[in-house]
Amino acid sequence: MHLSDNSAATAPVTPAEWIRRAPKAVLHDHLDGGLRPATIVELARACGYAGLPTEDPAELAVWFRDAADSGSLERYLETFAHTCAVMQTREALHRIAAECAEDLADDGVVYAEVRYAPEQHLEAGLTLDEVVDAVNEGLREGERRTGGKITVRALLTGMRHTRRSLEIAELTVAHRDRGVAGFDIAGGEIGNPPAEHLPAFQHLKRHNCHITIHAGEAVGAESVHEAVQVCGAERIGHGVRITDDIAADGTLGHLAAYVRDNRIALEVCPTSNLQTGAAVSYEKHPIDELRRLGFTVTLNTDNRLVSGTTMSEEFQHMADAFGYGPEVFEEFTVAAVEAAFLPLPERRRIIDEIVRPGYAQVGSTPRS
Ligand SMILES: O=c1[nH]cnc2c1ncn2[C@H]1C[C@H](O)[C@@H](CO)O1
Ligand SMILES: [Zn+2]
Repeated sequence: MHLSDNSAATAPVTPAEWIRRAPKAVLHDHLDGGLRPATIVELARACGYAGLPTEDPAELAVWFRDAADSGSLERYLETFAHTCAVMQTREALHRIAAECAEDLADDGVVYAEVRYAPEQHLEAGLTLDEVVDAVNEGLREGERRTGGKITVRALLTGMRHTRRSLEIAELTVAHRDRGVAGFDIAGGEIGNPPAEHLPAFQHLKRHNCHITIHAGEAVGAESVHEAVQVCGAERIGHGVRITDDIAADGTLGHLAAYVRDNRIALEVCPTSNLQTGAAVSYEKHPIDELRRLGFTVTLNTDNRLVSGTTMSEEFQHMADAFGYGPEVFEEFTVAAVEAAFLPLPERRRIIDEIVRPGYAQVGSTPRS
């Protein structure tokens, strides 16, 4: 199947069964971008939120994907007002987190880092700690319901346009041994450079905490430079505009070389990139060039509801665009688990006991 430019979010994709069964790891998946549409409708009724564009779950799913398909990150982000509106109570957060773990596991995801901004869930009076506890308990419940098929950790996001990042960094440190694996910065990139949040990053570094930063999505390579060299990011959310520092013949500038040579993982989210204008089509997405140049590339959903995608669908899009087979997906999955914010023995266990044996099975069964 070939997709024309701009058909990104509308082309129907039915992932092959082997892709769905293959073990997958996702490092970049927003909790508030991945709710079940039916859950949003139910929660909106329960909490009296009247702002939904429709109360039909199927229509709502289409609405999100279309509304987010604007070519602008700012417009993409506006859709989150509807999800955050129904994520204001302990019960809602617990349910959404549990369903998130279940949905990912159902798609063959064996390891996930799920991120959200605690400061966006305080409208009904919860404290930051209560938000984090509710999500963590929901994630544990979801893991249990899947019979342990998935391991999930949370990342706490500070929003770049607000000034609460130090508080969120402190929250990350406080909950680090209770399901929170690291810290992220998200939101509108233009005009909100990560270095404005330096006290947060310094706090995290002082406490040896993990950091990833959305960068190189709406702003170019200079944003990746600041994230890595000034703020200390160990991974980059998106990062695709690192290509600004790569010549047409593949020669790497100093920043691109630094990112590649230090194996700083890029959390690449192709469908989201097409929606926000960070890439023009799956076929022209820089993921393939980055992979061939030796970058540490991981494949991610960003927002399953808002981008109308799943890990299997991202795999399928890449298989269609670049002819990738199980070997490449195994490579992406191993790269993701290696870059996970988990203790090394746990990463090794997931790779050796789950990912490698899973792909050995995919390789030995007929693919369709
Ligand atoms: O791709 C993204 N870039 C920047 N910010 C994003 C992206 N996807 C989601 N967000 C924002 C919107 C959410 O409300 C917030 C926390 O998950 O993170
Ligand atoms: Zn994101």
